[in-house]
Amino acid sequence: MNSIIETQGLTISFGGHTAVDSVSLSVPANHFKSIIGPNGAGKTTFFNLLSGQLMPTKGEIFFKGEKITNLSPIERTRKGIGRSFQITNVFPNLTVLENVRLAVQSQAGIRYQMLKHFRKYKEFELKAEEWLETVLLEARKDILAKNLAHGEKRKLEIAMLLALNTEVLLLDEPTAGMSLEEVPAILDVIKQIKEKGDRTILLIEHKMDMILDLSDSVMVLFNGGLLADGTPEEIMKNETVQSAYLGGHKDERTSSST
Ligand SMILES: Nc1ncnc2c1ncn2[C@@H]1O[C@H](COP(=O)(O)OP(=O)(O)OP(=O)(O)O)[C@@H](O)[C@H]1O
Repeated sequence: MNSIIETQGLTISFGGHTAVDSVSLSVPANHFKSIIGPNGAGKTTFFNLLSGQLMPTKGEIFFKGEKITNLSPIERTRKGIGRSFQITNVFPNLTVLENVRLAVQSQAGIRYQMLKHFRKYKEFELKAEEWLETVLLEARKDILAKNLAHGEKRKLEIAMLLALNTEVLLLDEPTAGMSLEEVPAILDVIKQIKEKGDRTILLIEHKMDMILDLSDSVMVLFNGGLLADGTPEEIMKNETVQSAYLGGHKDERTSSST
């Protein structure tokens, strides 16, 4: 398969505990893959391995066939793997627009001092406004980031990720901690990105109903291992998945630390 992201036997252990256990998978370009699994299954750790925040104990990661296992997070972002910004990466005392402008600027690889050049500054700002429109946050562009509602902060994180313009987007529970009213807007944003068809999206999400609709495929992690990987229909029908995850192990978490 012509994969954009591939892992071979990806494993990480913390002390005696194997959080991600020999996970091998291959994700084609422009594919939408969701990752599900109970709390502690290893989903976020798997993302940390893909984005370079953690180094595997064993195994390899490839991007477009090139081994990237030993690259730093920044090097991986430059190659084309973007991870959604955590709230801690957002500058609370800058406006929403300024935060996205900085992400645009970082994608352009231009140093902060260059902002003195007014025309460039304006270009970055216009681009940032476009991303804010995409995530339906343009009306809040002049608000300080710290004054955004939780759901709006998640939208800001997505705008900042999009501004990096990477081919692969790693989205870790973008709707976590949101009120029910806020979820549809985020889903719309993700649908729009998917419909454009030029990004590969890996999405960790607890809301099963949401991901079944959006996903080309779903992989299930359980105790760090890859329990199943298939179309949403296959996963829903899979008896092992049902008994291990959909059955008695239902995840009741409503918010996330991500
Ligand atoms: N840095 C670390 N040091 C020690 N143990 C860790 C570390 N990171 C993760 N773990 C452990 O690895 C396991 C997997 O955690 P992880 O956060 O990846 O699960 P998850 O599937 O994302 O869960 P959740 O749905 O709750 O976010 C857990 O048992 C966790 O305690």
